[in-house]
Amino acid sequence: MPPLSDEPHPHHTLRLHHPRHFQFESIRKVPDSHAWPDLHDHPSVEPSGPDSVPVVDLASPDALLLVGRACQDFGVFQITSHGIPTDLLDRLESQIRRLFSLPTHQKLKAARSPGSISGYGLVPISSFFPKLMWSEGFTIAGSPLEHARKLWPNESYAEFCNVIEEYSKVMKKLAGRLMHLMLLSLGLTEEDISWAGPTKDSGDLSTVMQLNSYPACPEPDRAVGLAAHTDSSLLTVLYQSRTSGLQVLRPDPPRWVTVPPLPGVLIVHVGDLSHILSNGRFRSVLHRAVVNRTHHRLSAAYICGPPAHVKVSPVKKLLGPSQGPAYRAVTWPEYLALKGKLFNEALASIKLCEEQWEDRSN
Ligand SMILES: C=C1C[C@]23C[C@@]1(O)CC[C@H]2[C@@]12CCC[C@@](C)(C(=O)O1)[C@H]2[C@@H]3C(=O)O
Ligand SMILES: O=C(O)CCC(=O)C(=O)O
Ligand SMILES: [Fe+2]
Repeated sequence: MPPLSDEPHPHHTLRLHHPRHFQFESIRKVPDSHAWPDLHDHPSVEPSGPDSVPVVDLASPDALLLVGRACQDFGVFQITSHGIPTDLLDRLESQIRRLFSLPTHQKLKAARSPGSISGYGLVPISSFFPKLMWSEGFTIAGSPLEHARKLWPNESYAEFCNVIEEYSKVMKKLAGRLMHLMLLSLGLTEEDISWAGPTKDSGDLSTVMQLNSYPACPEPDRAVGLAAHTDSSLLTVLYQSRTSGLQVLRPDPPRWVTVPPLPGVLIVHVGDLSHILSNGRFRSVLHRAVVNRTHHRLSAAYICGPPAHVKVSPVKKLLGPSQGPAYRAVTWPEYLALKGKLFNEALASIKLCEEQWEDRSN
């Protein structure tokens, strides 16, 4: 572990000159290490009409219907009347900004160590790509205290921890409410999925927070903030700062549709585990973050999965008389390990063929 001091650790001083940890702010041209050749595989389109990611007012009587429809057709939706105070979102954003504004040598004191989930660094999927992304990330699993203490040597880590903890608390409730709505929209109740019922006060859901920073980029057409991926979660609730960057892939013909930031609006992604649980009725959607020439963009993903020991499999009630489960059962940790090995092929790797249906249904 690096010493708890303001001085750069010798090892980290070296890494400052490595392209993995360069200071984005001082760069005038995208270096080869960060230049992606195939970013324009599909056109990018601004949202309009049926391409716009649905906005659901959670207080509306139609919320259930609209959430169900969005999970099936888009795999993503935006929410209003979610109950998260604007002032808390502002405080969260300023703490994320404060974190990423620290000098690199300081951030590296809280670097994610090999094999662990939490800490500062490249997004975990970086290892699948020959090129580096135009971003920095900070993952928080459990209490933020251990890492925050390394980032801010004096008492000022408390501000960061308090906001993260306050946000996690309200987001856990919201995530439970969203999960409940998603299940209800499939015609499922607590009896079908005991761990996801609202009476559990969402206390059982496992959660992780991913904070993302996308510095302004001198050549935004040559770099990517976060490469195309689906989330492994049941659902992910995303907060994005005022700068556009999130895009979701829409099919037929394939096109990247921007999800522009709307004040006070949060975005919900259907994750792979909900895709599995719903036997493919809900779709986990491919999404990515592009970068911007002038604006630094921030986002915070509240990633929600089932309790670690729970095997997630297609719910029996959703299977027709002649239709078996399309996926085998997996726990979240098992699925994350598959994702860590196979990346975007993880979901396909647990797909069952018809001959495997009988003995696998739960
Ligand atoms: C629980 C997790 C999901 C995640 C990998 C992680 O261990 C922590 C970070 C998550 C994240 C956020 C950015 C995109 C993503 C694909 C990645 O590389 O790290 C997701 C992972 C995921 O959903 O599989
Ligand atoms: O920054 C964004 O808009 C996307 C972030 C994201 O997809 C993630 O953290 O999983
Ligand atoms: Fe994501």
